[in-house]
Amino acid sequence: MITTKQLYNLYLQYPVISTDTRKIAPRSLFFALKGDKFDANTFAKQAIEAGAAYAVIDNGAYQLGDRYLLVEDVLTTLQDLARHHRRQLTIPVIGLTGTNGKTTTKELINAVLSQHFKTQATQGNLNNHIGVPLTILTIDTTHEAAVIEMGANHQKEIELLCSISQPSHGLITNVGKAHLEGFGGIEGVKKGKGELYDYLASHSAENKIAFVNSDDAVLMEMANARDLQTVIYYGNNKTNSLISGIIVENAPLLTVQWTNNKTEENYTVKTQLTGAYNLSNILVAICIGTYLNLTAAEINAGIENYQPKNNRSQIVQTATNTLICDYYNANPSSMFVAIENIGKIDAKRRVLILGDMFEMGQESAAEHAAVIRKAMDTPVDERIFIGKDFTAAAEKTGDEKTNRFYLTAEDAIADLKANPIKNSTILIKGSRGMALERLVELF
Ligand SMILES: CC(=O)N[C@H]1[C@@H](OP(=O)(O)OP(=O)(O)OC[C@H]2O[C@@H](n3ccc(=O)[nH]c3=O)[C@H](O)[C@@H]2O)O[C@H](CO)[C@@H](O)[C@@H]1O[C@H](C)C(=O)N[C@@H](C)C(=O)N[C@H](CCC(=O)N[C@@H](CCC[C@@H](N)C(=O)O)C(=O)O)C(=O)O
Ligand SMILES: Nc1ncnc2c1ncn2[C@@H]1O[C@H](COP(=O)(O)OP(=O)(O)OP(=O)(O)O)[C@@H](O)[C@H]1O
Ligand SMILES: C[C@@H](N)C(=O)N[C@H](C)C(=O)O
Repeated sequence: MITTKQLYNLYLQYPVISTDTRKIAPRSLFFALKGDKFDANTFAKQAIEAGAAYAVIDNGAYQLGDRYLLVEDVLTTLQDLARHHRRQLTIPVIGLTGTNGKTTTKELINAVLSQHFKTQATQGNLNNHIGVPLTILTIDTTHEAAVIEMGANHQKEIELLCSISQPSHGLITNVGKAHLEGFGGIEGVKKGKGELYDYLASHSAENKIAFVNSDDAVLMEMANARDLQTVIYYGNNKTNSLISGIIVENAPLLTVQWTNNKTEENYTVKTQLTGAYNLSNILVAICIGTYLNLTAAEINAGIENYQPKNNRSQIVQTATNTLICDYYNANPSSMFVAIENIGKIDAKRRVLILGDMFEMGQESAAEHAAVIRKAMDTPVDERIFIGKDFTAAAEKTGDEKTNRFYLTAEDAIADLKANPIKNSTILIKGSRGMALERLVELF
């Protein structure tokens, strides 16, 4: 069987990885992964015929010559190769995880660092045991910095991803209520996300840097509980933080005023982001840029140019309404801050359209009821809830009398077609599986 070092020598000659015969890059290394439907060992011959230089397989029955490299396990080999490649790199590698805002924060850091460094960053949401190694293997000798997003829905995943990405700098965006099923409750999320701080603490001899939000009591407690060598703070607190900042306008795009507390200089940046919760995402990107010696002009240019994508708090202006399209995902933590945000937005008429939250496990009923209560306490003109979990929760609390509940999106669409909403700012948020994008054409 081929060793990681031997495979690495081939990777240096053929530094592109393919995993799908429908998209084979010429002269790439094809890794035959297994999915729900296929075992890609069966596609190895096809990969070679389509132009791959070598195929990495773990079933000897498909080894048809010396361009078929047999390993024990293809996925582990991909991870080992990425881990080995990372060890050769001496550039700053910013690793981040957290419950909410990972992709937005990763994009903001990338936007800032790209003003000064040739930066490589995770594409989209490719943040798991396959996506992280694939990202690491796209870093080449021309790159000067990398930003690696790490996602998890159970314990020990971040530990594994850190062992591959070996971040020199790390941050946790926040710890909240998401993927409760796999993590086993909020304490489980804390432990699971804390694996990033554990990694930084256990490699302190290499002077790993942690960036911590000093406004976030949970993160502060988690950071203080570990032996982190270098901690750089950001947040409202001017005394301890390298960067502090406040929102000066939320209408609905954010304008932020920030201070470099080392030089005591103030700056203002107009962003294309909405949602007060994005302040900490913006501040950490500014903080990392400042720590890595970018100028304030470079930092502001990076932040100003970043436009959110893929229905992560995107503003869409229609003929009669302003939509906050936030239906990429949802969980109790991000629901609460999104509801709070629309409650504070300067608008004539405000509407909430909320879809069920997935992967909540046994806390699902209580969490859906809590979101209904939060919505009730927020000054909006109309509240619409969609999904069986919200409907079931409302039946218990009796709220279905004062608000509109629909079991399915189809039911909601039919009613909204008959009774269109006009002249409103509308927050649309729900879990990915609710696919609330189906509603947009109604407004
Ligand atoms: C293995 C693989 O690539 N899977 C992708 C595949 O899934 P499927 O099960 O359908 O695979 P198949 O059985 O069809 O195929 C197996 C392999 O065969 C190849 N092949 C197939 C046909 C053919 O003709 N030729 C072939 O070569 C094929 O390419 C496969 O390699 O297809 C799905 C649909 O496109 C993909 O979604 C699936 O990708 C998997 C899920 C994956 O992990 N991809 C990573 C690159 C990745 O990073 N994906 C992210 C997911 C991030 C995420 O959800 N993050 C969570 C937290 C992390 C949770 C973690 N525990 C987890 O479970 O992921 C978060 O909240 O942020 C993404 O896609 O966004
Ligand atoms: N700092 C934050 N605090 C709370 N909620 C946030 C924060 N940042 C973003 N969100 C919410 O999370 C949604 C998804 O943002 P983003 O994709 O950046 O998060 P993510 O952590 O990458 O999500 P996922 O784990 O599903 O990939 C946003 O549209 C917004 O509703
Ligand atoms: C989209 C995926 N990363 C995620 O966040 N899933 C939760 C359950 C959601 O869709 O809200």
